[in-house]
Amino acid sequence: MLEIINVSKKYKTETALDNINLSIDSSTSIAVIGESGSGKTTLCKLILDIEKPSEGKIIKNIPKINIVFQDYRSSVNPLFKVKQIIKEPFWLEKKFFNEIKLNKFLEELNLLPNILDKFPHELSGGQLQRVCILRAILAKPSFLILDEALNALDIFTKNKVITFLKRLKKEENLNYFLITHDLQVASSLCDEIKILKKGKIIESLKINSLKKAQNSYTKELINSVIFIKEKNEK
Ligand SMILES: Nc1ncnc2c1ncn2[C@@H]1O[C@H](COP(=O)(O)OP(=O)(O)OP(=O)(O)O)[C@@H](O)[C@H]1O
Repeated sequence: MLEIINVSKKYKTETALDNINLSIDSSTSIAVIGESGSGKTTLCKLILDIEKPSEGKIIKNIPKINIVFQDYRSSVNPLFKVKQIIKEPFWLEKKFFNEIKLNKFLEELNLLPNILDKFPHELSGGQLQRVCILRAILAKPSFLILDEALNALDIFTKNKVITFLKRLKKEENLNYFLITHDLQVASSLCDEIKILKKGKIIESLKINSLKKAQNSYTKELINSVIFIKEKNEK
């Protein structure tokens, strides 16, 4: 479904991605984890054709791909109310808008219907982030890129959103390409994780074998999540 073959990306003198190879089939969700500046957003931009690789190629066979950007404030029109933001893609494509589905999704995302009449500046960061997720999902993508798309959410809301996304994965075969610093979110939604460091994939792991990590950076990440989980379970 998605093949990234020997892909490198240079911005002038800086190498953001260095010989990346990735293959994702239509039934797999993957997470790319890495510290700030490791090249995660660049990888999303290449997948979406916003940027071109300096070397290598990307083969995509995905009917519909959508993205929720980490910079959610600048991805909405500030002059539109939330209901206009959500419905605009349907007007543009002259498609039927399913109000029943909208109300169900609002509830699952822990959003009150009265937000539909608000402007983006009247919403909290976490509310607007969920509006962006809602808008992306209503478009019925088969593959959704979430670039740090849960980072403005508190733990309770984050868990609700994860439950919602898991339901869509199971019931509507929606697969995710998750960009995150948060291994806990990655392990809840994805089948595999790739650890990116300084533009290179330094380790790939199946989600049920995280403890087999070899790389010291990966081990540190995993141990910190296991520690948080154990603390929460007490
Ligand atoms: N348009 C650009 N022009 C020049 N350099 C860029 C550009 N975009 C990204 N870079 C550089 O490429 C490297 C990777 O950036 P990228 O945004 O992909 O990292 P990231 O892993 O998404 O970081 P973060 O987690 O902080 O969002 C960084 O060193 C960054 O400075």
